[in-house]
Amino acid sequence: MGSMGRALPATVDEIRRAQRADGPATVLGIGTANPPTCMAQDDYPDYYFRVTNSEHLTDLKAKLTRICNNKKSGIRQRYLHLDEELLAANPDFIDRTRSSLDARVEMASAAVPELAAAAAAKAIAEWGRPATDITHLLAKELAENNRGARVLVACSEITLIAFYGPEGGCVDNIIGQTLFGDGAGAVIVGADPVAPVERPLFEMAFASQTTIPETEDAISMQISKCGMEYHLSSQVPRLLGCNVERCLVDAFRTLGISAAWNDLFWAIHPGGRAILDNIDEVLGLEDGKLAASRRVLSEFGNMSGTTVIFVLDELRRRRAAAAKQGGETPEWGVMMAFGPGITIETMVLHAPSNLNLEGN
Ligand SMILES: CC(C)(COP(=O)(O)OP(=O)(O)OC[C@H]1O[C@@H](n2cnc3c(N)ncnc32)[C@H](O)[C@@H]1OP(=O)(O)O)[C@@H](O)C(=O)NCCC(=O)NCCSC(=O)/C=C/c1ccc(O)cc1
Repeated sequence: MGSMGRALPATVDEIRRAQRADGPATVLGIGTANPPTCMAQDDYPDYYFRVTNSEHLTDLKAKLTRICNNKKSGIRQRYLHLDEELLAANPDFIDRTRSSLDARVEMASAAVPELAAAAAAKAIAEWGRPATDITHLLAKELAENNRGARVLVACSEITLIAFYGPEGGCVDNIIGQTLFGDGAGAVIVGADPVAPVERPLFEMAFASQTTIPETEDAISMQISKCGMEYHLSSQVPRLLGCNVERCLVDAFRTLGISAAWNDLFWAIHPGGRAILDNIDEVLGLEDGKLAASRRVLSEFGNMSGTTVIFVLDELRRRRAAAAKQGGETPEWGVMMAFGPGITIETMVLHAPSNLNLEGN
């Protein structure tokens, strides 16, 4: 075998070091977007029963009116792509026995990427580099294991696939109509930020995912020719309340950090007011620790997987405002998201500097 004409690169270890990033995956930009139609929660029961021709279901309407009450639901307003005009053009969406999946998918296939692109454009603008510098679309492992990687993560949720009138539905599905809203969120993630263009917002120190045993049916979604029906067990707030602390203890033990929960900043997925109340209680959190989550729930509702990006955006704005006023802002924090499974995702975050948190 002949010579290759130059010295072989040192060792495999050195090659691997050169391929990988030095620092942790870091959030370098955040962007969010919503469709234009905004629905006040107090107006929703009247709207919902009117557009679905269900005014005769007076008991159910009374129950939903109680649940939608702004203070009880913790939701003031939500954004919805499916407005009255679109519903009038697609009356089959109201009836859970009519075949409407194709029409829903067609509408969503245009609307979901469009909303994701709007959020991504804002995240890219904050990041400060051209969109063509994005190297991957999914994020922590990619950013840390590929030196120079810049990952665009975009989540977009539009509820039109699961909108139904109340007739013939289960109560939990009808309650779901009052919880979920539409929105998109995007973050740019990369390691070893290049100053001064790139500014680290949150470093990701640790990420884990776990499911709560025997809760497969607690949050479920069923696709049929009529659309998608989700089911929410009334036990969800309790199940999460019983399990979040174990995830947090595991995360901080792995990192070797001992943390008092009240010394951290918090970005929790606001799945519903009762979920936040339960978590507040089990962790013994001081008033205001979940303020970013409660604010996002109030102004946007539950936007499924997207919501936590809105919470992160809200949190960094609050931290910047507090820092400007000379207030103390915790250096370490936690982001937690929940979904079908029941899945609990836990991420320990480190905020390198308060100066970077203001956003566009
Ligand atoms: C705001 C709620 C809905 C209502 O609170 P409340 O007004 O204080 O009142 P109650 O809790 O007493 O409930 C009022 C009524 O509704 C009933 N109810 C109350 N939840 C129920 C119920 N799930 N069933 C069936 N009856 C019920 C409850 O029994 C009661 O009935 P009634 O006594 O006849 O008036 C509250 O219960 C709450 O926050 N629940 C949690 C909602 C929940 O499960 N959220 C998680 C959704 S899943 C998620 O966030 C993530 C999704 C995701 C998806 C995809 C991804 O990729 C990623 C993520």
